[in-house]
Amino acid sequence: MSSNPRLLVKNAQQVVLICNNGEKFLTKLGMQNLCVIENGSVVIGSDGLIEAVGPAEVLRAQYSRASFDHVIDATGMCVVPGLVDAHTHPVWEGDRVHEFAMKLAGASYMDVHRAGGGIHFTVERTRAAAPPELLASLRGRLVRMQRAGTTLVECKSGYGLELQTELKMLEAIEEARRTLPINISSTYCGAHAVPRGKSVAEATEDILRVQLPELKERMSAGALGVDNIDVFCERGVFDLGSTRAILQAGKDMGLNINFHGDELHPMNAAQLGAELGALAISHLEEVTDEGIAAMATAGTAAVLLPTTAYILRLPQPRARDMLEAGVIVALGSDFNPNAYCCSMPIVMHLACVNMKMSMPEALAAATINAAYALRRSDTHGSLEVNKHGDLLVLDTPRWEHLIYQLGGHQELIRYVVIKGNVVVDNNKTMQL
Ligand SMILES: N=CN[C@@H](CCC(=O)O)C(=O)O
Ligand SMILES: [Zn+2]
Repeated sequence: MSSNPRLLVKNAQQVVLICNNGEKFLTKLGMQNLCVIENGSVVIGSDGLIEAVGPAEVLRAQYSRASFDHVIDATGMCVVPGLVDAHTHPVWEGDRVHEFAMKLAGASYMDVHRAGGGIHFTVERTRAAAPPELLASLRGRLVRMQRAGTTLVECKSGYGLELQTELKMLEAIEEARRTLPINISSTYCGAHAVPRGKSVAEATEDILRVQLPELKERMSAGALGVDNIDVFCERGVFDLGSTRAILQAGKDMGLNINFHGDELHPMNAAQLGAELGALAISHLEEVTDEGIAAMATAGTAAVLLPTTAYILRLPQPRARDMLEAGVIVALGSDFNPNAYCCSMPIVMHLACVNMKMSMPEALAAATINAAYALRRSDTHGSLEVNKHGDLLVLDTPRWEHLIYQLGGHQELIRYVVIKGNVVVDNNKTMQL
């Protein structure tokens, strides 16, 4: 194997580092003032980690005698870190295009859920699916996310709601993690809905006494790597008491708490998460001022999901209030059969237009802060020496075009690089 640096990306018009002092997250003004090098280069070593990043002429002198396995001439282009998608549900069978029509005609998310559709519809089909079928659709979705610039993605289970199917989903995620270049953070979400025929108490009991112990055993045996625990804390789904019990049990097993809260009704989920030391809470369309203050104090990230409010016509999450209070704001696509979106550039665009975030805030939220929400910001989320060499080369002289050009990412993203390997190369297509 060659010990040459794996990749040189040279002479980029802009290299957006995001930050350069080992920050684990950014808040307030830090999100406005991203670290950008004009006319810069990046070197990724044979171990896939960033070896050097800086002004092009400095790196040219420093590496004047080196040879590289691969060189990308980024003259006139921009380099940004690989995007981080902090919230997805990508393992399932059974799309819900018919429900999209119902929602367009006025049905609410909970109307559909109560009528036996929504998550329950997908649960039935996912329970019936064979593992290879589940893995194939998962792989297709992850490849699509990667083409849209995502290099680290959180993937949830949660369409089984009983042990065997939850394990089948987590195994599919594990197999994808082993065989695809995209980085994955795996989340057990057995409390995504109360299964048909069970009460909340019975479902909670099953998770605590059956599902989590089996998960723990497989994790200790090294058969399964799970990073996070999730619960859909919502009126008519899991109440505050059952949410607390499940999250605490997951935390006791060493999982990060990262859950759905305050989405459709104010539940005081943000306060509960802050009290339990949650790493992140998603949605928060209905969070209260007290919840925002508690999250800011606890360092709990808010994972905002602009596609949900957009598709369900919900009130927008109060991003500006959270940003001003110093909450660590991150973004996710919420890819699921309700919100079929694989593109973080579109998510950033929606965050800017509908949630009033600035473009630098949106990029920080989709890189370093999303990595923080997955406890990966020591290795991902910015272009700093010794972090993973995950980056995008954009065919534009200013990085903001990635957000500005709604749906234009297919044309803008020339290369997607993960650990110094080019995993998407649109250069050839562009020249046709
Ligand atoms: N709100 C709960 N879970 C998902 C939706 C899942 C589904 O509808 O299948 C979400 O984050 O939007
Ligand atoms: Zn979700």
